[in-house]
Parts: sequence; structure tokens; C-alpha cells
Amino acid sequence: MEVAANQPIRVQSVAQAGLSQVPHQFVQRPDQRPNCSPASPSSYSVPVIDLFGFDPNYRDSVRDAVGRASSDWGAFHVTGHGIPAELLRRIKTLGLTFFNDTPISDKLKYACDPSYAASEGYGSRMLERDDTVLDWRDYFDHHTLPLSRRDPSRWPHFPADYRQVVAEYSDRMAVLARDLMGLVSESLGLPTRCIEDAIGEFYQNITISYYPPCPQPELTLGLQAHSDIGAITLLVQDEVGGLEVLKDGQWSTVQPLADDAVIVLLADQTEIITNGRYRSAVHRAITNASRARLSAATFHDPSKTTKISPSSELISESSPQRYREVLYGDYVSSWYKGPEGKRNIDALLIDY
Ligand SMILES: O=C(O)CCC(=O)C(=O)O
Ligand SMILES: [Fe+2]
Repeated sequence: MEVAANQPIRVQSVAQAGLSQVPHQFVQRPDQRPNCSPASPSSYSVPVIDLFGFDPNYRDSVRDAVGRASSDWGAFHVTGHGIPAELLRRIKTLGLTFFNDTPISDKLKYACDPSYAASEGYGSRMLERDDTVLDWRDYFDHHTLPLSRRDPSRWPHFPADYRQVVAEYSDRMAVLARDLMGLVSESLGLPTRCIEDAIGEFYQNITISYYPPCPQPELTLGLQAHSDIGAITLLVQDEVGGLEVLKDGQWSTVQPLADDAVIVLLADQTEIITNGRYRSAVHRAITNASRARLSAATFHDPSKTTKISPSSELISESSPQRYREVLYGDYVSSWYKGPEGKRNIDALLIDY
């Protein structure tokens, strides 16, 4: 397949061409393919935690459950978080409207600027190097917080409530992310605001990912294995499923739950701040031959000028500092250049 320089391949257009084989740029190396490692038994899956609306009467047991899930998985579902299921449904239907019901000529009006990493808008992974393997995914990235970054005129104009729903979703997710950081901090015996204060003002992005049906799911990945680089990610997926989390060297499917469930993924900055007591969740998305899949990920990151280091309260003679301090902006730029499939955070580990 010919690829125009500087123009991403729109995966949805490839899928619609009805090929029986995927173009070679999408073929994963054999050791990265979905079935190359044994799957976990289906009974072995990320915990589900009812937050009971942050009712203080349940706080002790909820905090314990969050602590266990954070150290065992770095990932868990939450319910009882107070965000209306209707809003969680709506963000997915808006995403489907953009990808399924908008002509490509209109979609391209929102195209990301390919010369700028993490630019806002409609995107697909670019061929950066000869050996880049492309994800079977298109996406729409929204810059939502701080408010100075939020410019809804860059988001789809259709349906009429698209922009208002994304703004409301952003605000509700920011509150939930902050409350969850409080629980995660407390679960390590830290002051409630410890992680939140270390992150400073949130930079929040919402990425809606669209994974078209794929003629060769056994050769491809919707999204290659990675951990998220910020502090905490809140994800909703549709009923199709395809998200997997790595635990003890095995990929475990994150089953779609009812509409009110939100998946929490601890990300690299939380691993640093907790001095490795909680690891960031390595995850990926697989594809399937029959149904398109949609997810919405809300990322919460520090500003690029924030220095991140392990909390002093978690450092002692018996538990020495494990990660070097890093300027978040430097972490982001090394990530964009970094080798595929490697944990960037390992570059910060201190050797003793
Ligand atoms: O689609 C998914 O389930 C995963 C999305 C994700 O991991 C990401 O956008 O970083
Ligand atoms: Fe991710």
C-alpha cells in the first residue's frame, strides 16, 4: 500500500476497502501478536470496586480495596462513582456519530497537525520510522483542561450537543480522578492530597478511539502494549471488548461491564510518586473481525514544567528512592522518541 508522506493512513478507510489481508504496515512482530502469550483464565480479571458514592461510612473498606487492586493490578473498575450512566453512554454515542456518520471530507476538517506530537483532533498513527508498526485505530483527541486549553470550536460541530457533552464529561471526570487519587494516596498511608499536590494543576485530554473490524485480528493490535504516561486514566469502553491488562506476564481481558462502570488505569507518574509501590498498568487493545469497537480514555497529567519524584514519606532506609526526579516535559519528549513496547519509566530507575 502506498502511503503519502506526512499523511496518516485512516484505518477506517482501509477497513472499508474490504481487503482480506491487512497492509503490511499493520502486521505486528510475531512476539507482539495477540495470541503469542498464554491467555489468563477468564476468572482472573481486574477487580470491580463499588465506591458507594464516597460515603464516609464505607471509606475504610473502599480504601483497602483500592490499595489491593492498585498493588495487584494497577487497574480496576469502579462503580458507585456518582457519574450518571447516561453521560457515560452519551460520550460513546457521540464518538460513534463522528466515526460512523460523518463523511471523510468533514472528518478531515478536524485532522491533527501531523508535524506536532499530541496535537488535538482526528488522528491515526503515523509511520515515523521504517519499522513503525501501525495501530488498527483512528482517534479523536480533545484538549479539555486546564480551561485555557479548552477550545470547543476545534471539536465536532455535530450532533448539536457534542461540545457541551464533552465539556461536562471532562469536568465530571476531573472530579472523579481527584477523588480517586485521594483514595490511592490514603491507601498508602499518605495524606489524601499527596498525589494530587505532586501532580499540580491537571492537564486533561480525552481521546475517543475507534477500532474498525479487522480482517486479520491475529496479526494486528488496535493499540500496542503501553502504560499511560500521566498520573491516572479513566476509561469507558463499549460492549464489544478488546482491552487487555498485563498481569504477572499474562494478558487478561478487561470484560465490558454495565454502562456505569469506569476503568481506572494507574499511569507512570503515580508509579514514580508512590516509589513503585503501585506500578502503572501495561495494557493494549486487540482487534476483532466482526465488530467495530469504541472507547473513551480521559488522561490526567501534570503540566510539562512539573517535577515529579517519589514522595519523601515513602522513602526510608529499608525502602530507598527507586526513581530519579524527572521534569514531566522531559518524560513526555523521551516517550515520543522512545522504543516501541518498552517501559519508559524504567529509564528512571536508580541502580544501587
Ligand atoms: O481502547 C482502549 O481500551 C485503550 C485505550 C488506551 O489505552 C489509550 O488510549 O491509551
Ligand atoms: Fe492507554
